[in-house]
Amino acid sequence: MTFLSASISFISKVLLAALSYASYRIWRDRWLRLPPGPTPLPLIGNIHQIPSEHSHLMFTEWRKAYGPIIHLSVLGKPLIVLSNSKAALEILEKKGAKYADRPRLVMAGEMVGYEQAVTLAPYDSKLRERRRLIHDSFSSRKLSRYHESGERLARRLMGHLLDEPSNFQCHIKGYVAAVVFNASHGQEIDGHDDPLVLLAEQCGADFCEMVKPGAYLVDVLPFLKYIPDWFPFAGFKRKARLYRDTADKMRDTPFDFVRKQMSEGIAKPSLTADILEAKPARTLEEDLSYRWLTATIYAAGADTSTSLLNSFIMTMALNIDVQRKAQNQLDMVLEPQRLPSFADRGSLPYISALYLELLRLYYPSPTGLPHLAAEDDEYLGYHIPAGAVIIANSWGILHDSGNYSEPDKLLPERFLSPDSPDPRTFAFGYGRRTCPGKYFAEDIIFIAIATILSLFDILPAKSGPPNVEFTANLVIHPKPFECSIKPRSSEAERLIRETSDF
Ligand code: HEM
Repeated sequence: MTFLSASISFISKVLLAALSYASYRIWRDRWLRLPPGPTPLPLIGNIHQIPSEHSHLMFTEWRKAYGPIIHLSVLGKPLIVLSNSKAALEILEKKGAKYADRPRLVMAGEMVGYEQAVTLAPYDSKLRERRRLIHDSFSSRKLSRYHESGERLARRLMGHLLDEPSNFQCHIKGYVAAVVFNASHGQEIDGHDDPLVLLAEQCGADFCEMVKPGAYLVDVLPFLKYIPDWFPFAGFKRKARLYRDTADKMRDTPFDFVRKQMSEGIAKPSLTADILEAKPARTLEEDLSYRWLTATIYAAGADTSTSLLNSFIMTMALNIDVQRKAQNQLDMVLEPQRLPSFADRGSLPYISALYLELLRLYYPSPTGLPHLAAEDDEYLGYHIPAGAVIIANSWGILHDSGNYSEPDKLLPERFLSPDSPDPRTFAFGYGRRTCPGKYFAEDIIFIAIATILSLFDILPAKSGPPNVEFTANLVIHPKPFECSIKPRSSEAERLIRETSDF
C-alpha cells in the first residue's frame, strides 16, 4: 500500500468514527428529555438554521416558538441557548461552578495560543488568580487613580471632534484605546493609528476570522492539528503560525516596555505595573501567564466600549429630546460653564440612566462569550448534557418586554426609578466568568458622554438621519454613518480649545 492510500484509508476511518459518534449522540439525545428546539437534520443537526450573522435575532425569534431554553445540535454537539433572565441567572449564576468553563477552540485557542487569554482560558486555579488580579486593579476604589488621566483624555477627544468632526468614529476608537492602554500598561498612546493599536486591531481581526462558524475544519476534527505541515490542505497550520507571531508580539511588546520602565523607576500606575510589583520573582510559566493576562485587557475592553460610544453618537442624532434633557441637567450642574469630572457623577442621574439605556438597547456583545457545562445537569426537568456549549442570549434578555416595557425604544427615564431590572446584571455576563472590567467600562463611557454633551450638539447630517444598522461580529458596531457634531456655543468652543491642547 502506498503512503497516500494508507493516509486516505486512515482519514476515512477517523471520519467514519466521528460520523458514527455524532449519529449516536443525536439518537441518544432523543431518549433524554432535552430542551425543545427546531428539528435537526441527521449529522449536521441545526447548523443550517443558525444564521452566521446576528444569530441573537434568530435565538430571540425561537424564544417565542420554543420558550426560554432551547436545545440545538451542531455537528453532534449540544448547544443550549438561554433567552430569558430567569434561566440565565438560575443556570449560569446559581450553578456557576458547573458552568465556569469555556468550549474548546482548536485553531484560535490551541494552535494560535488564545486559550491562555483570560477570556478563553479554562476555569482553574490559575484563571482564578488572574481574575483576582484584574478585579483588584479595576475595583471601583482603585479606578479613581485613572480619573485624572481619563478626564484629560476625554478633553483631548473633544479637541479632535472639534477639528475633524466627520472622523468621529476614528477619534472615539483612539480615545478608548488610549484610556485602556493607560490602565493596562500605563502607556499613553496617540490616536487610532498608533502602532500598538494597529497591532491589537490585527489580532482582533485574526481572532474574529478564526472563530467564524465553520471557518476551520480543525475545530470540528481536532486530530487535524497533528498532520504534518507539508500535507495537502495544511495551509491552516501556516496561517496559525502567522497569527501566533502577531499575537505574541501584541502580548510581549507593551509588557516588556513596562518591565523596562519599572527597572528605571519611571513606570506609571497600571495593571501590568501592579503585577510586576506584586510578583517580582516569577517562574517562566507565571511570566507567560501574566503577559497573556495584560494583553487580554485591550481585546476584551476596547471593542465593546468603542461600540457603545458610537451607538451613543448615533442615538443622539436620532433622539434630540433625550439629548436636550441630558444637556439641561449638565448645564445646571456645571454652572458657571466648566467641564464635567468624575466627581459630578452623583449629580448627573440622567447621564447615568442614559448609559444604562444605551447598554440595554444597543448591547454590543449580543450573545456574550460561551460557557461550557462541565457535568450533566437538569433544569425545569430538562437534561443539560455535560460538554454542552451554553450561550446566554443577553441581547434577547435586554429586549424582553417581560423585563422592559417598549423594549425597542430609547427611554433613559426607565432607569431613574428602581422598577426596571439593572441591565448590568445581564450585559456583563454571568457567574464565575462575569466581566471584571464592568466598573472601568462605565468610567470610560460616562466621562466621554458627559463631556461630549456638555460641549457639542449632535444632529442628523444634511443627507438625513443615520440608519440603525450594525456590523455582524462577536462585538457588533453601528455601520459607518454621518452626522453633524458642532460646538454648542462660542464659549463651548473656547473651552474646548483651552482644555484639549496638551
Ligand atoms: C461596555 C463594555 C463591556 C461589555 C459590554 C463587556 C461584556 C463582557 C461579557 C459579556 C463578558 C463575558 C462574560 C461571561 O462569559 O459570562 C466579558 C468578559 C470579560 N471582560 Fe468585559 N465587557 C466590557 C468592557 C470590558 C473592559 C473595559 C474590560 C477591561 C478590563 C473588560 C474585561 C473583560 C475580561 C478580562 C473578560 C473575561 C472574563 C473571563 O472570561 O473570566 N471588559 N465582558
